[in-house]
Amino acid sequence: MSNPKSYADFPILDLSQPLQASSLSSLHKPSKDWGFFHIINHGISKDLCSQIKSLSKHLFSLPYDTKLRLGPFSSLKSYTPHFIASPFFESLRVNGPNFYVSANSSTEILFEKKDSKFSLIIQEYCSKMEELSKRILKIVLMGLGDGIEKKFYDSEFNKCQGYLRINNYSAPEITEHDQVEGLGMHTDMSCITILHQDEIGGLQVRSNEGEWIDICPSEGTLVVNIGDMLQAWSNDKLRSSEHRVVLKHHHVNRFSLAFFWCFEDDKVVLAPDEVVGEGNKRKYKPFVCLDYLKFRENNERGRFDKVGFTVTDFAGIMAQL
Ligand SMILES: O=C(O)CCC(=O)C(=O)O
Ligand SMILES: [Fe+2]
Repeated sequence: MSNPKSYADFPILDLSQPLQASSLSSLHKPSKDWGFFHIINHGISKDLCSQIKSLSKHLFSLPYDTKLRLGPFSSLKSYTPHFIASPFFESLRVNGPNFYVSANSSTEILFEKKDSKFSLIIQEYCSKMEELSKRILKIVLMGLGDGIEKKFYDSEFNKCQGYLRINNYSAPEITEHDQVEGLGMHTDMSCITILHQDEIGGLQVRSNEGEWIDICPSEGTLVVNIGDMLQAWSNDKLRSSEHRVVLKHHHVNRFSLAFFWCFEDDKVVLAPDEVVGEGNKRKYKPFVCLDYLKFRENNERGRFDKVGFTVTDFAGIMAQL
């Protein structure tokens, strides 16, 4: 795993196969070095994704003023308009645990009438995502060895909660061989994220050396990445990698679904002693999840002068010395 150049070099976890020690160990190193891997045979049909895509397209094609009824200054705050993350990016957020209710409150405001088709399909996708997140999180924890999953999954991760971000990237006006940033470099704040990207591609992960590596789309494959909360909880045994989206195709829209599986807001994140390991230094001060989410939100809007944006800047012990 020293120098992957494309999707093919990232490991693929086949969820239809029984778990074997070898698959756990082949997953652990990339989770530590890259924080990214792929899953196949995950039970999410192509048809389900295409239905969400076409219903979402309809929603994103509404007039700007209509979408802004859900915007950052509305009570719902579920819509992120263009020019917040990038000129090309807009998104709709659906919150768990009742995804149907959350999606419905957005669509009712947008369409001024009940249309449960969108909400039902979102509910179906997100319930499957919740189950997948739990399963994958357990596998990632098993990869840490020492019975960590058995010791800590139930007590530490049983109140995790999810939300879905439906991302729409508008077609850039660029010339051939040119590219623009659709979504700037960031880390996810989740424990894990499960991502469906459409066939356009453009997702990239940053290597330790600062090189951008393409994560190419492949039909039937979902991308899983480790987020900041799990990086801190695992005392850096798992890595939350910086990633971004670049748009390389003239006149082509891009679409993705990112499902974030996170600790509950009032959770105090503290790596257990067994996870830190004897003789190892603790890398993070304990912190409350919601405080980190607020720190990120404020930074992303550029309100603070701080240069750091990650959990290491927020709670890292070395960073504070
Ligand atoms: O659109 C993508 O492929 C990635 C989206 C992403 O990184 C995010 O929503 O955090
Ligand atoms: Fe992300």
